Amino acid sequence: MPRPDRYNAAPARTPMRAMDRITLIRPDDWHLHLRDGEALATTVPHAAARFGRAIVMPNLRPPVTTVAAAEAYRRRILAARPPGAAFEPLMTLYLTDTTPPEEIACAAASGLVRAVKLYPAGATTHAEAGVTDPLRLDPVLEAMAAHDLPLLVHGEVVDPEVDVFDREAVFIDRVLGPLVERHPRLRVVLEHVTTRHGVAFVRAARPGVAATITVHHLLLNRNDLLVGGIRPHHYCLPVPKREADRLALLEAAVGGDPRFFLGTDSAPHPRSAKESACGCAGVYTAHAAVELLAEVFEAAGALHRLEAFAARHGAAFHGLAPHPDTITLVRDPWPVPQRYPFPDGGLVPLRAGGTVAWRLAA
Ligand SMILES: NC(=O)N[C@@H](CC(=O)O)C(=O)O
Ligand SMILES: [Zn+2]
Ligand SMILES: [Zn+2]
Repeated sequence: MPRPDRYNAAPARTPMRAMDRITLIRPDDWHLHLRDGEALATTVPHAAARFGRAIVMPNLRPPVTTVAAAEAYRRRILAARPPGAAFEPLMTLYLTDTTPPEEIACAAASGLVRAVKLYPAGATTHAEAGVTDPLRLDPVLEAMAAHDLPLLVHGEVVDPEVDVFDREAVFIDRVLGPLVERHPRLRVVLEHVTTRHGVAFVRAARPGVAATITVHHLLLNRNDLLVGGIRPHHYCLPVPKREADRLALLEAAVGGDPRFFLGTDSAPHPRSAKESACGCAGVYTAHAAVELLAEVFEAAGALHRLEAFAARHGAAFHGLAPHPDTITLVRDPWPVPQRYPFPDGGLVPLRAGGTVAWRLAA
């Protein structure tokens, strides 16, 4: 039976005279998983083709908990850049229960580590080493505020009593709201916001609080994950929510509010780990992130806001100038491959086997 396909086919071209070519400041990705080793041969070229800079998440095994480990990881990423690519990885530290405040000072002094990531222990992929009690982090958060190093938060509680669809909202009420008030100078990003509640929290918060929004959470709701059969390649954390939540994210993304910016959370897993009785969380979008985002913005009648969301707001929050380069997208539909090379059996990208309406001009 045909499905209404906002996620596996490009929308039909509008009969009105539409723009066929857009040039914008080269976007940045403020939340990206590149993984390590052989995976970098696929993930780094995809990111580097579209993005000027990216916040690289530290949830490797073992996690990137020290500045020395972040610098070594950065060198491996740079070694995987295609010739001529200027892509700049902005590194992060993985907070644990025992991160010493001195490591924060060292991170700030490095200039290469740009932020610190809080994973509640067990909340998501490779979060086993994460934080068990955010209250005990206060000395480290003080150090971050003092050095103006932002805190990036995976905002979900892990309490088994809490329904998986409520975990972001409960985290905001129990943990994030109080944390933001206890540390009034700390800059905080609610990563991959997925709910109306999260959008409202950021809008009402003090200055210095922002959120990233992913491309897949703008495209998918929970029906796209669960109706007509379970779709493991749409499974990620936080799990996609109701249509009303997707619409709240869309309104935040296209609305021009600088507290909301692009963080793709492109998170590759081998096909075998996704198509499994206990599948991993993560959607891979780095192969077409800006192109898919252009579809989303165009469908919302907001292509003129794409540059602000993808290339201006995040840089401003992170204290950087917009990227000096530009990219051009052309309306020229292209087929998405079924697989990309990846260790352990290849990687299935979002919209595998479908088409994307916009193409990145060479
Ligand atoms: N988002 C996901 O579903 N997965 C991410 C982890 C994360 O960002 O929570 C991953 O590293 O696979
Ligand atoms: Zn996360
Ligand atoms: Zn992530």
